[in-house]
Amino acid sequence: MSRKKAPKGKSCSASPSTTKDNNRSGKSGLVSAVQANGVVHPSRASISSSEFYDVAFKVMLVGDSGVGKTCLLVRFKDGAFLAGSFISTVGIDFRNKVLDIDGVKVKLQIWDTAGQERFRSITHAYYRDAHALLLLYDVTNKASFDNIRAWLTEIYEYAQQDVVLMVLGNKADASHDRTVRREEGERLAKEFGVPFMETSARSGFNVDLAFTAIAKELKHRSMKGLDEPKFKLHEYVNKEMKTTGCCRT
Ligand SMILES: Nc1nc2c(ncn2[C@@H]2O[C@H](COP(=O)(O)OP(=O)(O)OP(=O)(O)O)[C@@H](O)[C@H]2O)c(=O)[nH]1
Ligand SMILES: [Mg+2]
Repeated sequence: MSRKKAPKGKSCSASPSTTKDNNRSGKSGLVSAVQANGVVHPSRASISSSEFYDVAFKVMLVGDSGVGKTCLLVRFKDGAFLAGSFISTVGIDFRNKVLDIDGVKVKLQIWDTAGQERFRSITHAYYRDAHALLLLYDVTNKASFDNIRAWLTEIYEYAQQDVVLMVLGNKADASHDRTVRREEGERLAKEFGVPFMETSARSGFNVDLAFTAIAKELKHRSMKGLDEPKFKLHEYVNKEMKTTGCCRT
């Protein structure tokens, strides 16, 4: 397997200062072409990039505005939490992270979408190329949970049929403000046959696990037939998930 070099996300709507500087990266030419086998091959390698990868996938973060998509991405990518005022994402942007999954370098190109209704048509245009979707709601915001059904309908309409999907109940740290019980999230996810976990971008709770689980599933799919042991996303998530307490990292 030849190893490729990962181009870095040019701009980062995942940081407050560049959140509004969005579409630029989506049209910059750094975005790789998604090929039929689901693997992204870089069209151009960044000189400054030092991260090589074997396979790459496009992951999208979706869900209502304010559920914590940008914060989740920043937590995963930089290990930090953006406290302070809420800067709503405008349009869409991405950041890359390369994970080592059982000796294979898996690049996730993670697209952070704007949850606001007025950007929905932009988001729709990106669904088609997504290999995985993380659908978030906010456990302190019942409306964002109630909207999960509508998001799922949208996903089934616009995304690939075999897209890897996971529902995340974010802000699990905010126990005093919680309005959605974990069991409600579990029940809904079960109804749709989708893996589920609660996360906290603030504490880091389950954040790495969510992305690692997705990366494992995608890597497994891309290597099917290469004597890979079977991987089951549901089972992995259920085994690895930290269910006690809200804020363990
Ligand atoms: N307590 C707590 N607050 C969080 C968490 N994640 C995000 N927040 C807060 O929720 C607000 C919204 O977070 P964002 O990540 O910007 O939300 P978003 O989903 O990207 O919103 P849009 O860009 O408008 O779609 C911010 O004030 C964050 O500080 C979390 O895990 N716990
Ligand atoms: Mg955002």
